Amino acid sequence: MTTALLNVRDIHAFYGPSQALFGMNFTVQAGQFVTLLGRNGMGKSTTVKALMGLIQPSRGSIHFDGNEIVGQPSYKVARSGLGLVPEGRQIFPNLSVRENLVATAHNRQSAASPWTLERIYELFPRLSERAGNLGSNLSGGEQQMLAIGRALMTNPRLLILDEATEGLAPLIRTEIWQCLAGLKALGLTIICIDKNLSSLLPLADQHYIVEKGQVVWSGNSTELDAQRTQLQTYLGV
Ligand SMILES: Nc1ncnc2c1ncn2[C@@H]1O[C@H](COP(=O)(O)OP(=O)(O)OP(=O)(O)O)[C@@H](O)[C@H]1O
Repeated sequence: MTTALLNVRDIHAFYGPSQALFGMNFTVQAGQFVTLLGRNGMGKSTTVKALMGLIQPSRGSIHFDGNEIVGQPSYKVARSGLGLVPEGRQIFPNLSVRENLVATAHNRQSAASPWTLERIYELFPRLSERAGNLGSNLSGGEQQMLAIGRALMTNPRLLILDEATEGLAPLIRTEIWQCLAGLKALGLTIICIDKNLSSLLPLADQHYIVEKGQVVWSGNSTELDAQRTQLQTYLGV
């Protein structure tokens, strides 16, 4: 049996006295497109923060490529190959598009075909047109393209998107989904959080539904589609 690229086991996490995760368990195989689904406030973003070392779980383990990453600072987690497109994008407002892309770029895993500015501009020609513009002058859609480009420039082996298309105009959403389909086709492993099931179903290999800080259902897209009505309460969409 092959080892999963990511193995999350029994993660518990708190914000002060308030518990947000109650034993999160899921795995991601290399090359898979995996979703975390569920209503607002159920623990998806907290799971992402735990993966990235932005909060420290009180219990449990997270193995990435066989190595324990719980307890590691977030910069080390990022260097080990996890790339985040955070909720709210969090691009650097006072840096230009180009500066945003190169600010955190690295290839510590020595990827054979590393991402370059040119490749990012090919993926999102709009970023090329805006290369000299400040982050703060971009539309929401352009900011999301930039956040994806910035994460790719760290040459991640696992790309995590928290709210991939939230609040974006329909045309831009389509562009983001096309981009993610292209990244999947390149073999990139992806965890995607989004509410747009109809866009996720054709892309995803595996879904995990999160309810009150734990996974309550998992399955592939055919299974999710077949049980959509029964799962409605959990999905909240
Ligand atoms: N910084 C924080 N301080 C205290 N509680 C928090 C904090 N962030 C999240 N929580 C709480 O932790 C729980 C899980 O929230 P989380 O943001 O992980 O959910 P989510 O599934 O990602 O939802 P959303 O789609 O709204 O981001 C919620 O009860 C939330 O109120």
